[in-house]
Amino acid sequence: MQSIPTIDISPLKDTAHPDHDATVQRILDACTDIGFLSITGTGVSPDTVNQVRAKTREIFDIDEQSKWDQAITRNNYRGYIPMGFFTPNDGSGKADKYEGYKLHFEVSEDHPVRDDCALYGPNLWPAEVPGAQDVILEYWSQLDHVAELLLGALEIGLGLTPNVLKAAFATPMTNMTLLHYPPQASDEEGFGIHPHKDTDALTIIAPDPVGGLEVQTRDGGWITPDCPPGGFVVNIGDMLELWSGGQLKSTPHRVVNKSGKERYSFPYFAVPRHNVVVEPLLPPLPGFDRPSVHCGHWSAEIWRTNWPDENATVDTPELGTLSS
Ligand SMILES: O=C(O)CCC(=O)C(=O)O
Ligand SMILES: [Fe+2]
Repeated sequence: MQSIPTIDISPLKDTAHPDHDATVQRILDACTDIGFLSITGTGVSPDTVNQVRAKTREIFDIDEQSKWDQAITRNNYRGYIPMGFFTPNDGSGKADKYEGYKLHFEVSEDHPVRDDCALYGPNLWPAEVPGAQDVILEYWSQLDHVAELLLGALEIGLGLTPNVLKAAFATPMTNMTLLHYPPQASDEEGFGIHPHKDTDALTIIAPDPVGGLEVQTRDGGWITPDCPPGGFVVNIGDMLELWSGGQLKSTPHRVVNKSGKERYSFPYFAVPRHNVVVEPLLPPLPGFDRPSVHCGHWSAEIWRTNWPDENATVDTPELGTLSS
């Protein structure tokens, strides 16, 4: 596949729909080939997306000092990620040109899951942007439904036991990053986000009309997803690749913002519950040989090794790297 297909997923809502099975097949084909698809017919309104975009812009417009006061720490990977805070782990040294605001699955301070996994908890919601929490959590819950439809389609398409994927997403470690990419000069080197694979199960993004997301094809070229207004770009992450024994593809992608405009993005990363162990549910493809991944441990390691002075150990899962 040298292009990213656009698929209307509305037939998935009714298994008796005449286009249901063909839609499942198209999704499966996209996920086993290029690993990316654009979707329409989600039921998420453009108005909802516009509200999230507006709140995201407002959050990055908060004054610098106050943003730094809300910065992520080693003990709480929630809140502001300053521009250039992390350099890519690939040794290139050039920091990505974005600032972020990290959100994890929202539970109250006294939720029992926090006894089992410290990564759950309330988010930092900036006091300067009233309404951000309501708008973003509403969007989040709508995307939970979209993710469930897609996971259900993949269960059918791959011939898996019904619900085996969906059940892994009760009290999940699903998270979001709000992102702001300033424009890069036309001759500027470096990336908004360097080429990487996503480490989650699947990612859903409402593309910014200014563009900038690029996806690697199997022959090494880079293409831009063609996503109609109101649609979303979806990609398979390393966890679904692992679950499927390598059939579904986690594909490298990057952001370069040469639009001359500010770019805002707010990816939704679907990650299973902390105690789920992801391992192939199907016979792995020849040459696909990866250890199982414990979601809580994996997530803790991802956040920990983002700090430049923290090193991977033998227990750190090999996910998200371009070599895996
Ligand atoms: O901003 C985008 O469009 C993509 C962001 C991305 O790839 C990521 O955060 O993993
Ligand atoms: Fe990504």
